[in-house]
Amino acid sequence: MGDEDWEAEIIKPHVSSYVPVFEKDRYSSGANGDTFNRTHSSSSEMDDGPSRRDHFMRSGFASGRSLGNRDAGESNKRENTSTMGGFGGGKGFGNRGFSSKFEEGDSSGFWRGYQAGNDSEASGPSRRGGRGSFRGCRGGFGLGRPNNEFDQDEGMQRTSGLFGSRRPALSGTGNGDTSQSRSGSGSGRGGYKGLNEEVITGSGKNSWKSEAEGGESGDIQGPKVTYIPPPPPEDEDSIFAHYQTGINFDKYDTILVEVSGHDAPPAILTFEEANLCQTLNNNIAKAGYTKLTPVQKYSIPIILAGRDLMACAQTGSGKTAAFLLPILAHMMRDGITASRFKELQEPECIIVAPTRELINQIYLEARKFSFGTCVRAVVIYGGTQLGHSIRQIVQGCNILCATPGRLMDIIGKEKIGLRQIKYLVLDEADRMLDMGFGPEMKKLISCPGMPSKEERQTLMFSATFPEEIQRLAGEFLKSNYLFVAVGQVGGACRDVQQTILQVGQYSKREKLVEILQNTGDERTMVFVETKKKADFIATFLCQEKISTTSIHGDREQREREQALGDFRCGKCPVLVATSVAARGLDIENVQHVINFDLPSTIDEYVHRIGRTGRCGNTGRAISFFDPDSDNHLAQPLVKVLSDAQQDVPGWLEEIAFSTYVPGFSGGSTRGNVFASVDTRKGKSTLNTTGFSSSQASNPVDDESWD
Ligand SMILES: Nc1ncnc2c1ncn2[C@@H]1O[C@H](COP(=O)(O)OP(=O)(O)OP(=O)(O)O)[C@@H](O)[C@H]1O
Repeated sequence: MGDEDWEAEIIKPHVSSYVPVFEKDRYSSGANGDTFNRTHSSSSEMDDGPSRRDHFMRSGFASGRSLGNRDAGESNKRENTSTMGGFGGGKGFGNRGFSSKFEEGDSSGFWRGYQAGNDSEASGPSRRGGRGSFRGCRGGFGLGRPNNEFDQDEGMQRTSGLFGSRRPALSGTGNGDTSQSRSGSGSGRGGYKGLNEEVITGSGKNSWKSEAEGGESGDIQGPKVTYIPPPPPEDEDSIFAHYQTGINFDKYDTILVEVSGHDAPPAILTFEEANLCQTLNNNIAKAGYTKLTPVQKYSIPIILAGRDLMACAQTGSGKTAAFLLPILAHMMRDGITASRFKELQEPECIIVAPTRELINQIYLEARKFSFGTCVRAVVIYGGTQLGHSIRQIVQGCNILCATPGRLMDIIGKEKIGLRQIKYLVLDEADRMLDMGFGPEMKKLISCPGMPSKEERQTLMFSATFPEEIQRLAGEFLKSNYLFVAVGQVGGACRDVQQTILQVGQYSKREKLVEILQNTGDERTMVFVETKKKADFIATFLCQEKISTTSIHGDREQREREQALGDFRCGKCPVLVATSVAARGLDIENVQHVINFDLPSTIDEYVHRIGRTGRCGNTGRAISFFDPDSDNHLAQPLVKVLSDAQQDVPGWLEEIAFSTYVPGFSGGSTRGNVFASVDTRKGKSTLNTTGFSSSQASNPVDDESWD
């Protein structure tokens, strides 16, 4: 059965927090064959309370179809006899999805899964007072935005009426926030915008419209976005909740580090050497940090010295603290004053990241490390009520964490002034500078009031930095910026055991189920290439009695946060995701990543598998390689695998050899090989501590970058 036939096969399963309902006869192909209408799901389908078993009994799962008319016990029997198909064995097979823990209706939260009952339902209505008070200030900050899945904020929703309702009008989940596209098939909150949702870089499809163009003022078609995210828990335990570093944390010290650029300050070896203020040191200790990671050892002194920085370090190795701590230290040292209520806030620091969930995570880290100081961090991101973002800002803002679209809207509405900006941080910088977000970032740095690059400190972090992006970055950075490379630039984390299986598209689902049945309740992220497929696979897995949820750009923000919360707390141990979840997300205990579909680029692969094996913990990644579509990745995959000291399958080497492109070194968006060094070609010298440091004696290309 082909992927195309899935929708015929899927019949109203039940997912714990999310129930995509597909009825073949309700689908209508649009011009692209991708527009479809979904039917309403009943309120019970959104009810997390009853047991999974009950849900399946009630949901018509066993309604005479052959997919799996068996109860959990039978399912478990089958799980115990399934073959493992190349998946590292040796573990007990789990009885997925039917343990009593799912019967408790455990409250999940967006906030790392530790708050009970602190969900948007509780907080939504009371926090909506005053909504709309900021509407009408149309900034006229018209921004075209490419059609990509990341942070495709309200714009998609606004323009989506043409496409019909893309989402079932779920009956309210009790939060009373029914005005957010819950109005059923005629609401026009649609915007299922494409069958193929590859993260489009440079597509040039400017279907996005800024809120400033009319978004919140409500005078264009499409419903208003009214979602107000629940506030994060305020208690200290929650703020400092963290997971343990893994057995390989100390091995970070053996990774080679290269610093290029002139006059780099020496690395520090301990937090004490950073000479941070007592409050910061207390917060670091409460966060459970006792030892610096390599990227922190090098980046903290560089940032403290006031230098611009481009830092590349493996996924999960602590890049967030590497920029937050020195920025906060500077702020404290400069004697920052508590910001107060003002209609126009002038933050000292702006941090941008490509996805809503990631920026929220960064905000939580900023809040954690600034705990007990007068520094106020604020987060704003798309998919939430603009008035809410504005209310957060006007209360005071020193560090603004934002997704690009929402940031530009807020600037356009003159709620944020840029004159005081001292630090501009681009997390996932290569993504922020590529053709998807690059134009907006350029607009940001040329906004009125934004200090020039000579007057601000610009910091860029990522696990991948393709050469062409490094070159683009020169426009944002002072010419004497430093480049820190921890290990191989763009290399995969070695704590992730990578397995590549040759699986044709018609066998993928069977293989997936086989693997998931063997992983039991272990947290697994399954990446697929399109939003539509994410829905299909999530639904399919639920039919297979695997408790699954999904996250992708066509889901409402509330649903995305709920899905992430359910995954974080273990309620749904499987999260089917598109690229929107590939970067940055730091979720405790993700043991597996499965690339059901390989991504189109090797960098994306590196980020995806980096959702596991974080902070010295080990993880596994299994990728389905379909020779009909993935051959372009064979060569870079072989390199990534061998650089990370993983086994390279012979068949993959053969494909790589047969598709060998002489001089293949990147530059293309498909299968590009990562940069091996700072593109300025700094000369490196190993030092005796296992790190290497280098001073670029002649940063040849600096001038041409400006
Ligand atoms: N020095 C440290 N000691 C203990 N834990 C740390 C330390 N530094 C960071 N961590 C923890 O490691 C985890 C990963 O950190 P972080 O999310 O910053 O990684 P990252 O390098 O930004 O990853 P990605 O490339 O995926 O964005 C987080 O849970 C963080 O709190």
